[in-house]
Amino acid sequence: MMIVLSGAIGAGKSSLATILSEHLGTEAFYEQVDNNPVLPLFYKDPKKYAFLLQIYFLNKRFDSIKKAMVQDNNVLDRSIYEDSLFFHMNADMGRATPQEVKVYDELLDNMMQELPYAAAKKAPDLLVHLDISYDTMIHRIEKRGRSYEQPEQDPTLPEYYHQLLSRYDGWYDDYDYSPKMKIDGDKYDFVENPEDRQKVLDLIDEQLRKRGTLD
Ligand SMILES: Nc1ncnc2c1ncn2[C@@H]1O[C@H](COP(=O)(O)OP(=O)(O)O)[C@@H](O)[C@H]1O
Ligand SMILES: Nc1nc2c(ncn2[C@H]2C[C@H](O)[C@@H](COP(=O)(O)O)O2)c(=O)[nH]1
Repeated sequence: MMIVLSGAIGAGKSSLATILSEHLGTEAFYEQVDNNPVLPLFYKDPKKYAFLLQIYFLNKRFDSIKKAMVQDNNVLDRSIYEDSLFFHMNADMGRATPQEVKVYDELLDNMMQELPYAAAKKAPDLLVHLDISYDTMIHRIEKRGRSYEQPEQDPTLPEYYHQLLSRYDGWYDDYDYSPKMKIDGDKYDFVENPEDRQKVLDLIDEQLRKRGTLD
């Protein structure tokens, strides 16, 4: 089966997906971001585009899962379960109607039942969660530089990011679809520092060995 990464915006999921898949000799599957036509529209007018963006991500995520599941230890850079976290948070902020939430939840449930792995196992092999503080999140968002995510573009974004991070704490604690582990994304600079990178890979290898998915 596969390894799924989770974490807030800028946590380092895409970076770790590349590093981990190279280490394991497998393939990484990335979220549709730079070529996502709905994402900039969502940041400009969240109320209008929250539902459309969610359907866009769900469709692409489903496609990635189907492709990723053909080989053991392929790496997905975000879990399908987090999409729901994002959407419910946006709905609670008044950006989606209860009817849209109902349609989304039922569609997600229906699609998950169609996945062969969901039917057999209902889960990835391991969820690796990247835990970051608010300051790290903002620093990374600035470092990466996607214009529509920058706090100075929109004064409501800091509150959006705070809420997202606080929801992630509860989300990780409640997550029980598969074995899980948390990496301290503030502490380990696995992008620039080779020693930190090796430590993070060792931590993940240890978990994979425990689960019998790494020799
Ligand atoms: N652990 C880390 N240490 C230092 N920089 C990081 C780390 N993780 C990510 N970055 C940097 O932060 C930015 C966002 O990382 P990215 O992998 O795109 O995050 P995500 O996919 O979770 O949104 C990038 O510029 C990346 O180089
Ligand atoms: N409203 C939603 N936004 C989402 C969802 N999944 C991702 N995103 C946004 C958040 C970022 O701006 C961007 C990419 O996320 P990264 O964490 O990979 O940087 O897309 C979602 O389900 N709903």
